[in-house]
Amino acid sequence: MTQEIKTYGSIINGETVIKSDFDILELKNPYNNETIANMSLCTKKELDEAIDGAERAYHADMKRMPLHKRAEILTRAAELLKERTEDFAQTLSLEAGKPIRDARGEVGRAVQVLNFASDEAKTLHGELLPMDAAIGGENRLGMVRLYPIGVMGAITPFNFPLNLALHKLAPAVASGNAVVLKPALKTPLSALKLAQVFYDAGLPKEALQVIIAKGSEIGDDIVTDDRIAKITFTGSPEVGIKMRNKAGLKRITLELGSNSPNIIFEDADVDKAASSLVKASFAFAGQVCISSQRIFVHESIIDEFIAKFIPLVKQLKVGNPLDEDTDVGPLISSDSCERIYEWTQEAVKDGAEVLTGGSIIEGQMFEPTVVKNVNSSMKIVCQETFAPIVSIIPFKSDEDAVEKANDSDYGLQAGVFTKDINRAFKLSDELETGGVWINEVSTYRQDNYPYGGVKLSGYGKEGVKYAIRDMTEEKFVGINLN
Ligand SMILES: NC(=O)c1ccc[n+]([C@@H]2O[C@H](COP(=O)([O-])OP(=O)(O)OC[C@H]3O[C@@H](n4cnc5c(N)ncnc54)[C@H](O)[C@@H]3O)[C@@H](O)[C@H]2O)c1
Ligand SMILES: O=C[C@H](O)CS(=O)(=O)O
Repeated sequence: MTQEIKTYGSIINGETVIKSDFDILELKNPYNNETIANMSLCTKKELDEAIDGAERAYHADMKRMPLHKRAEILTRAAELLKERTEDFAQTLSLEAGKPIRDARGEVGRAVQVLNFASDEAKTLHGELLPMDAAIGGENRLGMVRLYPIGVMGAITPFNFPLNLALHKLAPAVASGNAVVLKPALKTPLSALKLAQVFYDAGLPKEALQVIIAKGSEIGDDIVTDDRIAKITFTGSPEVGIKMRNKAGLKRITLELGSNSPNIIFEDADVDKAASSLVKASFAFAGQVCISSQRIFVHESIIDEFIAKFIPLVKQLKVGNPLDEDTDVGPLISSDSCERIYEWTQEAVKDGAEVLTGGSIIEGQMFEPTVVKNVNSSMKIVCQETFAPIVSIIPFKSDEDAVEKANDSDYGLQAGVFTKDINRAFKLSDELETGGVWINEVSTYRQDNYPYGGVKLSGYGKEGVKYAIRDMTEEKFVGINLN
């Protein structure tokens, strides 16, 4: 029996909008290329209506919504999402090809983001600047007041379609803004379900609009629309840079790509580093912006590290993301799979040695791959691979490790393994990344700390409290007490 393929469309002012003249895009399961849904792509007219609706909701509902009410909506959304964990996990697994255990992990983190946002809503405040005579001032009182700024244009990538959408929605709601969300067309279903969670939790429907359309066709209209106060984008540097060039004076946060380094010193716990770096390098087939792509190992322990690392990589189970025991699933597209195969071949031609993997298994599945004898001009090292491949690179000294790790156009997050606290602090000073983890992998993230990159990895911070800073306007109000 063939299963009926459902058609989904944008949610404009709380209603799903599907029209007969809209283009239809088939959404494919990256594991077996079967069609899982039809996506009805809206046009600029519907985008216009969505922005109008969001602007109305901002003025009528959101900007003066009591903080306790915002917190209540966010807490309720967290509860509903938790209750719907399995449904969301299955959706993420089907649309993104994410191993089901990792998909459940993403839902769990998304619940936390909502709870962090609820806490922020409860405590959102500006500050008092005492200038009065009693403390020797010129008898004035200053206040810094925080105001929401309007409609957020949120554009999100395919790889964490739930959690990364929430990193924009949750702080926006906490701070009294409205949102027009444009999820990646490869993974739009979780965003549509997420909107339903918010509506069920009591968010006014016009305050969250979901646009199902091609970014390349509709993106500029979102970025340049005067009714949108801020663009919050997570995705590739290529798209992010174009947006920044078009955004003019509009606020913009860019969470972009990386080729994250992890550095293992000779005094590190090699077993711990090896086992945690397997997950860090191959989780979600390396399609994580802070995936471990370059592992730098002190030359005195590199053979020991490789001897411990490779057998663990070989144990990874590659297969159907919906199987409970799958560790590594498919890449998001056949283009990604072919690209990484070509980059690996190119590196081998230039002298790299493949220690394990290196081939396409079938379809969009690439073998977990470890390479050595690489140099910094090979694409598998200097570009973002976004694939299950990691390079192991020797270094001689602390300075050499820092120089090699910083020899990158990117700078998102780094991992350092050492027992020497002075060295750990020195490295955290000198690594050119937005975040440094000591005795933890670059891929670790907790959703409440300031997160964002330098160089081509982007501009601005997420992590609810820090995202709110750029979703609010600090206005100074002073009173003359004389
Ligand atoms: N720094 C972070 O927090 C972070 C997190 C996740 C992913 N990423 C990065 O995202 C990339 C992978 O995701 P992707 O392939 O979905 O990225 P992408 O840049 O191709 O797409 C991201 C979003 O931008 C939209 N888009 C495409 N062209 C556009 C245009 N011209 N104008 C406006 N929007 C447009 C897409 O439809 C999608 O919604 C990687 O580079 C990864 O490192 C970064
Ligand atoms: O892909 C990069 C994301 O930042 C991953 S996470 O959701 O923050 O872990």
